[in-house]
Amino acid sequence: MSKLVLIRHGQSQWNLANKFTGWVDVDLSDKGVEEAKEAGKLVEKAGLKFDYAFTSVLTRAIKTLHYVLEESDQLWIPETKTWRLNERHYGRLQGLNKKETAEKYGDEQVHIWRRSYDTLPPLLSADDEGSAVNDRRYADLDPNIVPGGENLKVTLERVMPLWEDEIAPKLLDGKNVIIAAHGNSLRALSKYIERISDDDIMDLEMKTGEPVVYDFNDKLEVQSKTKLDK
Ligand SMILES: O=C(O)[C@@H](CO)OP(=O)(O)O
Repeated sequence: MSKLVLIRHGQSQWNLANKFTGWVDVDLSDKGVEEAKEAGKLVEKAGLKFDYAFTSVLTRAIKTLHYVLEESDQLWIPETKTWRLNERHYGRLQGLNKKETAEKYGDEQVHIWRRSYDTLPPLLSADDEGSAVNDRRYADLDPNIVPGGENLKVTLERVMPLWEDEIAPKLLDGKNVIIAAHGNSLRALSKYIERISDDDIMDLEMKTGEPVVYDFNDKLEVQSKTKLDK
């Protein structure tokens, strides 16, 4: 009945540099731009037509959405940008190199920080440099809900109101939706949509720039899941 496409942004400058990114607003790399355009061509080839688009307030996801919509000639559709689709906030890990962090704290600790469902990273406080509290794009948010670090569980909790209030009603109304966001905000949403357990979600990875298409019936049950690739 309705279709939902999830797409993780194309490769970012910090994916390339192997750094924890989270809410830091880094741009796409040249390869990331190519991945996003390629995704748009796949969307065009598959004949996917969208009624609404959602993305985060981070450049890499916004640009990915726009490349996809431009390549598929639907840049005009209504879009919502919201912090609720931001990448999971990586706290004090943001900006650190993943390999160097593993050398310092051990592979197992870093794997837990990266993929455990409910372990928080070391937190940033509101007066730390780099806290999102001072970023103009979050000025309308209650400072108490601006995170200083999130696990996947908390990320899912802040994605859910958007799903319940804005996305699910559109899908139930037969509209097709595209969401361009981030590895972990999309893992959280996929966990909910596919009813994946807290343990199994550790193994789900989202590739950069790969559109994932869900078909729903009129009860919003998943009928199929397809990945678009070359
Ligand atoms: O650094 C990040 O913000 C994310 C996504 O690139 O990394 P990870 O895969 O470690 O969760």
